[in-house]
Amino acid sequence: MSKLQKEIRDLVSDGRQVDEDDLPKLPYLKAVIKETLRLFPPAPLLLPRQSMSDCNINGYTIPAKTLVIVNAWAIARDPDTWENPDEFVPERFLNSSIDIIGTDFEAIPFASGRRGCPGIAMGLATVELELANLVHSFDWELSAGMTREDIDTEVLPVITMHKKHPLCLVPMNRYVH
Ligand code: HEM
Repeated sequence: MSKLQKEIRDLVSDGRQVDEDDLPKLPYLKAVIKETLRLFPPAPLLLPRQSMSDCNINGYTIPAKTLVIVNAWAIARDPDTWENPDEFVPERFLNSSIDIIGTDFEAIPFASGRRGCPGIAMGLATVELELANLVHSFDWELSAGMTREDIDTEVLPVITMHKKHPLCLVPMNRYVH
């Protein structure tokens, strides 16, 4: 959090908010969001497909009209691809050629190909802008009596990913306390 806050506050002066023109100059912010979408793709199984004809992939025969489900969650945590795959390490995306926009199959939170998400640019810009401003304007504290060890990242196993237990944080006005 402090590293992200420093990047944003060093770039954006106190008197204004983060705007779209700032986003290309915030590589760590982008890395944090990529790492979050790697670990927690909002649609972990993407949308189901149906094979159009018989095919063979890695020795597995898949007949025509088979329902195919792509496990994007498992792909993005594959230990053959990612070092310490279950750890949150945004730095892995700095100076990396791997992106999450469907061009690299190591992590595909927006899926890939013709039916991949058409809202990637809007989705990423929205999340980047909102997160950047929340981190720029506030310091964030855990609610009373809570420690870092109490934070849990368990999710509910449904079509779209939701936290099982909400995370309750306290926004502190950075100029007051
Ligand atoms: C962080 C934000 C978002 C994520 C992670 C996301 C992820 C996805 C995923 C995984 C799919 C399924 C693609 C597939 O299985 O091939 C999808 C489909 C889709 N998304 Fe997004 N999405 C996001 C934001 C948006 C936004 C902002 C829009 C529109 C403004 C949008 C519009 C769509 C549409 C229309 C489809 C269906 C595409 C089709 O079936 O051809 N998404 N999205």
